[in-house]
Amino acid sequence: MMKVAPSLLSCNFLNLQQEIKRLEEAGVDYIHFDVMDGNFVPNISFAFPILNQIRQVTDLTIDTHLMVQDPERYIQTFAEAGSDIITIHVEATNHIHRAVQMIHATGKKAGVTLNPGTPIDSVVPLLKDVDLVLVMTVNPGFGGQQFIENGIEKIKFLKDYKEKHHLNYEIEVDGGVNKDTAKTCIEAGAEVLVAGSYFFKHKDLSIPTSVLRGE
Ligand SMILES: O=C(CO)[C@H](O)[C@H](O)COP(=O)(O)O
Ligand SMILES: [Fe+2]
Repeated sequence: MMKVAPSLLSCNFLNLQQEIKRLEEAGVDYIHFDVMDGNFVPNISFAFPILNQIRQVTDLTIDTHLMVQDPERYIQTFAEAGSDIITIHVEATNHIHRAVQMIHATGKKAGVTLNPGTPIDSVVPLLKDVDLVLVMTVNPGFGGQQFIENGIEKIKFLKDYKEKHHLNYEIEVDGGVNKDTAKTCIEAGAEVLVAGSYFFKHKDLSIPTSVLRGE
């Protein structure tokens, strides 16, 4: 069953609690929480205090996407603030394997992700140690960008590798996901779809939830 992870980047920040309630009512699987530091990516979003307050009002899985340079500095704080999954970029640290170990030491699930310009080989040494692999299909930093096709081959590789080696990581896709690109991602083997601008443009959030699940 496909999982749907709406990105809060595109929600109405003035009514955050109401937005979380709408997500729960729509039956989504994860809340995708995009953290941007103005260094690893050219944009700044939101961080701990907001995450912590969201944690107080929902039991939904919080899927934290850290677009942060040297994420080791913040793993503990994001774990304590209430993340369930912490995903870090292979490009953002010299010690990605150690950073994955640090996430697991907090008791949280660990994800790794890679930019469209980064070869899939960069995550292969980590695949037996992670709970999730996030394939970026936009250059991170902004919502509302166009889907970059080279992610499809990466998804296919991850699916084949997972089957061949009997591994358990989830394959997630993020960036430019809409009704049409979702289909291609699902066919390639994606299991979790992140969607921001496409998702929140609907008044009734159960519609994009069903569409993205392929129902
Ligand atoms: O990580 C991200 C951007 O860096 C966001 O999760 C992503 O862009 C979602 O927005 P959209 O669906 O509008 O592309
Ligand atoms: Fe994201």
